[in-house]
Parts: sequence; C-alpha cells; structure tokens
Amino acid sequence: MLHCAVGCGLTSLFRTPGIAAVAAMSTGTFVQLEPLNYRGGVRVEPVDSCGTEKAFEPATGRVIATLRCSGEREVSLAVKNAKAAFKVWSKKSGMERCEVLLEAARMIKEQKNAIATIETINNGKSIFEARLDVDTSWQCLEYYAGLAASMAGEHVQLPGGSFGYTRREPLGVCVGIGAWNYPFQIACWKSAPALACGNAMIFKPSPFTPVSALLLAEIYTKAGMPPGLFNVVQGGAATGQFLCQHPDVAKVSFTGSVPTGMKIMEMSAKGIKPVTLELGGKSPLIIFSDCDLKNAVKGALLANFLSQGQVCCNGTRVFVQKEIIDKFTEEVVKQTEKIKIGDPLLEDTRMGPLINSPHLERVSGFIKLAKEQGATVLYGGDVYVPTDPKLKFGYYMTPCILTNCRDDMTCVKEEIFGPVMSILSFETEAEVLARANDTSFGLAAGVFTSDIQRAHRVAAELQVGTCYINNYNVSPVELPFGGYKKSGFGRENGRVTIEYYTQLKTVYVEMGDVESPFES
Ligand SMILES: NC(=O)C1=CN([C@@H]2O[C@H](COP(=O)(O)OP(=O)(O)OC[C@H]3O[C@@H](n4cnc5c(N)ncnc54)[C@H](O)[C@@H]3O)[C@@H](O)[C@H]2O)C=CC1
Ligand SMILES: C[N+](C)(C)CCCC(=O)O
Repeated sequence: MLHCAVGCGLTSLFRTPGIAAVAAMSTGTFVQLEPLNYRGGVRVEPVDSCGTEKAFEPATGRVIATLRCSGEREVSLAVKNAKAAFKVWSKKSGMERCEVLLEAARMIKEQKNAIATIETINNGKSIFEARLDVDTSWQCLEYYAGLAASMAGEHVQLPGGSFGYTRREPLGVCVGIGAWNYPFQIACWKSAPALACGNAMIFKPSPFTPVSALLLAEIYTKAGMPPGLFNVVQGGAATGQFLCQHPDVAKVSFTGSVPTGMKIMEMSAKGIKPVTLELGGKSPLIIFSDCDLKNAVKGALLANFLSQGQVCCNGTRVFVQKEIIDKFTEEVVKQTEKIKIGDPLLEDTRMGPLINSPHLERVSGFIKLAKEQGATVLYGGDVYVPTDPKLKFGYYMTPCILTNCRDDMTCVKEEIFGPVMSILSFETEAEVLARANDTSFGLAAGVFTSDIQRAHRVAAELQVGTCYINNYNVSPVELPFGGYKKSGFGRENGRVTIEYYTQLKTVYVEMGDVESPFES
C-alpha cells in the first residue's frame, strides 16, 4: 500500500480520486510500502534481485521507498508476460486500441492531482510543473489513440492486375528505460506510441524515481489493456542490461545520458535491435538585439530553470547580442530573484530541490569550477536551506546566473543538468551560428528576434533536433522531439514516432500466371 505517516492510505485516495484529500497531503509524510514491480496486471515483488536502491523525497531527504533491483529471472518473467499480452493486443484493430488509450487518458486527467502530488514528492519539481507534466502525458495518450485508429498501409497497383500492399506491423516486446527528471511523462511518451502501434512494453524507471510509473500501469490495466501488456521492472544498470540483452526484446527506447546511451546502442547492436536514444544536451539560446526583450527574458528563464534546471533540452548557453546584453542581464537577474524556492507541494513554489545530494554537489562543483576559470557569479548558485525545519535536509540551491563566460569554459561546454545559466556576448549572426554549432550535442536551440527571415535562416543553420523561435521548452505532443549528433536519434511525439514502433511488411499479390525462366 502507498501510505502516508499521518494515516491516509494514498492508494485508496488514488483509486477513488479524493482530489481534495491528496492536495492536502504535505511534504514529509509519504512512504511507499506496496511492491514496485508490475507484472501480469498486478503489483509484485521481483522473484530475484541484484541489490537494492533507496528512493528519496528530495524536499526533505527522507527515504520513501527501498526497491529491490530486478534480477535476470524477474526480467524474463516480465518478457514472458509481455509476449503473451502482445499476442492478444497486436490482433486488435486500431479503433479498439484507440478506445482503451482514450479511457486511460481520461483516467489520468481525472487523477491529475494525485499523480502530480506523487511526482512532486519523488522528484522534487514544483506541484505547478508536475501538473503540466501530467497534462502533456494524457495529451500524448490521446494523440496516439487518434493515430492508432488511422494507421494504415498502402495499396499499389502493378501490371496485369497484380498488386501489392504494405502492412504496418508492431515490433513485439519493446523496452522503455527512463531518466528521473520527467518520470511520469517519459513513461507516457514511450508507452503511448508503443502500445498504440500494437506492441507490449516493459518500462524501467530510474531507481531515483520508481513510484509514478506504477500509477500509469494501474491505469492501463483498469482502462482495459490485457494483463502483461505494460509491465514495470525496477532497478539500475544491471537490470537495464538484462532487459536490453534479452533475445525476445524487439526494441529499446532510452532516455538518459550520453555514456549510458552508448552502452545501450552497443547491446542493441549485438541483437540487431532498433533503438531510440533521447540523450543529453548543451543547447544554445540566441537572443538578437531586435527581439522583444520581455519575451526573451521569459524564454531564458523557461530555458534554464524548469525542473530546477534538470531538463535535457535546456538552453544553457545564452548568447546575447552585444547591444542589449547589459539590459538583458539586468532583467534576467531581476526575474530570477523573484523565483520562489521551497516546499515543492506549496502552490506558489516555483523551484523545488534537486534530485539528490550527490547531484547537488556535482552542480555546485560546476559553479566552483566556473569561478576558477574566470566566470562571474552574478546571482545565486548557493546551497539553500529553507526556513521550514522539515526541509532542512532537502537538496535546494538558488538558481545561478554566470556572466563573463567564454566558449572554452567547462560550464559552457558540458551539460550541468542544474539551474545554471551561462550568458555569452556575440556581435554577428555568422559568428553566433558558428559558436552555437561548435558542440557535439544537438538536442535543441532557441532564437529570439523580430526579423522573420533571420529567424528561419538561423533555424535552418542550427544543427539541432528542435529549434524554438521566440519561445523555449514548449513541447506540444503533435511535434516530434529528439536529437542531432550525440544527443541521440529517433523521435518521440508527433506522427513520425509511429515509424519507430512499427515495421513495414510488403505483400505482393499475383493475379495472373507465374512467368519463370525455368519453365519447360
Ligand atoms: N533527450 C531527452 O529526451 C532527455 C535526456 N535526458 C538526459 O538524461 C541524463 C540524466 O538522466 P540519468 O537518469 O542520470 O541518466 P543515466 O544515463 O544515468 O540513466 C538513465 C536510465 O538508464 C539506466 N541505466 C544506467 N546504466 C544502464 C546500462 N548500462 N544499461 C541499461 N540501462 C542503464 C538507469 O537506471 C536509468 O533508468 C542527462 O544527461 C539528460 O540530459 C534526460 C531527460 C530527457
Ligand atoms: C517538457 N520539456 C520540453 C520541458 C522537457 C522534455 C524533455 C526532458 O525530459 O527533459
């Protein structure tokens, strides 16, 4: 059971969405006691394990769950269950899959507050943001529900009345491996297209954020998916490897760091399995002097401080044209000072804690190194201890703005994955484009300008998977999202993702006699 120490069983709240009661849950009370694996349509303890991991509430530093990392036998059982469910599900029509996904989307919408509350407790992002994440999650299910119903092959007329047609067929058992920064959203962005296409999925969340994927699994079952169609196995690298190496796994979709992405690709190569890799970034945000300054400042904050800066596509290299850099910097600092840091479950909090203590230390280390390399900390970058005593052991820091940055500094070259914005000055379009592209990453970029021709010219030149013009970090599910260069390949969201979860079969139909050179 999901329990909170004050005596309310969250499971029952979740099942009968007592939105008001869940909203009343406070930081420092939640404990997860129910099994965290999901197999065959129910929560289960793994049959074998390779170690344990602790999951924290970042706001307080409390342990909220201890999970057993699934061993090889548990992974095999999950695959076996998924294979059985695949047999049933892959035979359903698109409209039948559509109906189930729409019902699941409806349930997520109905239980938005409960899901967002759990996400905030386990991840640390503000409840305000967690609710937005839940919105992009049910939207993703609705979007792929629609596409499931309209998926179709091609018919091609050939000479002599013969013809051919194509069938878009599912791949089989797909594996989703997630990062900890958008736990529920990542589970939905992977499972919705996979299941819409007729596949089964085994999802492995990050061991830091094991909880919310289970809520999705329960919703899928209640919405009418066959037991075993969506399973959750918990664990870290070893469990991930068992999944990737399993011969009956047809595809791996991974969200995480570049080094792990390389390992996933190596393992997949050995089994000739297709992979989708959503990896890290160090994205440029280019602000021209003719921009609408107010919007550009808002864009820069969105590009750096959502989810405490722990966002893969963040625009952390903020290039500002020389003429407006002073005004821009002054305004950015003014707005950053106003960001309310603290208990992430409070309605007016806009920045919660970082994911854990080692990560806070890592981010602080980047800021220290930036200073040593000559950058100026114009604002923030300090460990922050909120006045509320229950938050004293949480992992908070103040958002940081660095100026006097150079392109060769570590803070400008490497992904920090924390609330650290580096401001750089530029003079010409050609110069900034060369500098923006001078990186091995290519996830996203942004450009703020009032010159429509320049906006599109710059977007065309940037070597990135997503380019935002006059906004940043908006992610409508209708648009594909993914990387260039070492930020990965394959896409999530949008129509194109159907191609990453299906294979195309060609069927040739002869309407005449067989013509053969071997005929006697
Ligand atoms: N492009 C995108 O959409 C996104 C990319 N990211 C990137 O993810 C990183 C942060 O996430 P982390 O969880 O720290 O990344 P990570 O690479 O350490 O772990 C990601 C997942 O892979 C699993 N894993 C680790 N080693 C494995 C192995 N050898 N085999 C199979 N699975 C393994 C982990 O348990 C976790 O579930 C950042 O670099 C960030 O930029 C994060 C979110 C979105
Ligand atoms: C939703 N958005 C665009 C802010 C981030 C999505 C990618 C990620 O998981 O970091």
